[in-house]
Amino acid sequence: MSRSGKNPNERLKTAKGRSASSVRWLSRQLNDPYVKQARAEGWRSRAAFKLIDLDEKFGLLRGAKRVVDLGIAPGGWSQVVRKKAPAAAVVGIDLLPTDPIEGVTIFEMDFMADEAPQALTDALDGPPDLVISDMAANTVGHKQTDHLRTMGLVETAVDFAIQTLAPGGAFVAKVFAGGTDGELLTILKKNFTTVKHAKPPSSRKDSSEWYVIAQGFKGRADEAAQDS
Ligand SMILES: C[S@@+](CC[C@H](N)C(=O)[O-])C[C@H]1O[C@@H](n2cnc3c(N)ncnc32)[C@H](O)[C@@H]1O
Repeated sequence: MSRSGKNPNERLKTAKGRSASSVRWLSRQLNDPYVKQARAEGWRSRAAFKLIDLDEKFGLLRGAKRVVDLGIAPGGWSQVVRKKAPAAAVVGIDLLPTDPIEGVTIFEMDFMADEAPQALTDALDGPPDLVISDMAANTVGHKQTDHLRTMGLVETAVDFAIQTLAPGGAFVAKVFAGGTDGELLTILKKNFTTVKHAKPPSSRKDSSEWYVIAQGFKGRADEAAQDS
């Protein structure tokens, strides 16, 4: 072991033929304890620990019956859902292929496609009580464009959650740069009893990602009108 506590064999010895950013990424992966732990415990992604952390703090998966996983690939979050809430029906969607997970219906589809919301809700036998989104737009390197594209995904995920969640349900989404934009936050606060932001310990310190956690869905206005 070196004085830094890292195994020197796991350091990259040569950068030949690799760009500086890919060397940095690979080096970070090889030295990341969460990557090692994910591999050892059979999670498909280190992201699994973020949902584990968020669940420990907010009790999201306790009693969950129907869960929608937006941006499911490679499947770490859905694995966590199935482990912590084995009775839950899960449906997920991603642009990328995801290897099958027992008990999970998976769509390889753009969540922004018109037919996506219907496909997701049709796969469940009732309204979801939890919608989780770890979606992130592929970055193009132009800061403003990247921010807008990711916010577009979050906004659509919020709309979907508000249209589909069962009363009392919860919504979790990855957001960037410290939190949710003003207008989106107003919508969330109007529709949920509590809205909080958290950065799980497993989220990389140098990443600007945060998560918004909205719990206690108040129900759709049209439903409330029907009930009265
Ligand atoms: C950080 S990864 C999700 C990791 C996942 N939570 C896990 O634990 O394995 C983000 C995913 O969002 C997906 N994504 C981005 N935009 C999307 C879109 N418009 N529709 C569906 N998936 C999308 C990406 O393809 C990527 O797989």
